[in-house]
Amino acid sequence: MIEFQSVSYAFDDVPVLEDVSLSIDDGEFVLLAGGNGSGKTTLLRHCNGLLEPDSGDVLVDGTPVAEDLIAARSSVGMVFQHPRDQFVAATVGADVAFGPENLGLERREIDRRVTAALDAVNMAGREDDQIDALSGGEQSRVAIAGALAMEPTHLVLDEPFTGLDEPARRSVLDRLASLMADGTGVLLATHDLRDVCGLADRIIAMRNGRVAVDGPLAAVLDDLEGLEVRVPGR
Ligand SMILES: Nc1ncnc2c1ncn2[C@@H]1O[C@H](COP(=O)(O)OP(=O)(O)OP(=O)(O)O)[C@@H](O)[C@H]1O
Repeated sequence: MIEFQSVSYAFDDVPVLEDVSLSIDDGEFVLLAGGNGSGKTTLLRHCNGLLEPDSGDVLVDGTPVAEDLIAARSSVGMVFQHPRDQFVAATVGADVAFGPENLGLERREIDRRVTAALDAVNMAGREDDQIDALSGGEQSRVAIAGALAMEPTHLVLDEPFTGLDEPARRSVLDRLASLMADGTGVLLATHDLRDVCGLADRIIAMRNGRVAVDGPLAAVLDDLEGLEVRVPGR
């Protein structure tokens, strides 16, 4: 479970998260919605300790993230908005292997995880491809594979559809649906709910660094009015 308990955070004294409390169960698919600058990325970066709260606590599986960063990062896989920001190697296989290698796993286990992760994103057998030579959609899928290779309990994705064309969006959506079916929780930030809301159990919407809405889509659709969130039919 990921839990935010009264979390506040400021960049240079400008409040960006204010008194955020929420919890996300294992296996839940939660959309994090909100307009530009509402605090979505900042919130996500607290889930695995890339940022630490000024006040309040973020807990993963009951332990404050700052107390056990390795456990938090094993449990919460992060996919950034621009996949290029997270690649650390030149080839697909080396990049996806990086996380498991840092866990100190044996080579055979690393290879098993890389194969399974690439398979899960429809990139099986592409280990030797140069990342720079891949399309944007393929790079997004490799970034997801990199997170999956850590076998996380939760996958956190920041606007994973940015810059993707329709087939690539579809492909990523299909992958997310099958991950969810396998029991991986997903927390996905977006300001466009139209394609993804059918997958989600719940929507949390942010406004000015605060949680403005939290509930199942059908129950909160009207409350999303005025939050710069694109919803089905609008
Ligand atoms: N490194 C930073 N330094 C200073 N201010 C920042 C920094 N990162 C974000 N901010 C500010 O924090 C606020 C929230 O930004 P954040 O990226 O969390 O919003 P967001 O909801 O993810 O927006 P978007 O949909 O545009 O990605 C914005 O006002 C932004 O300018």
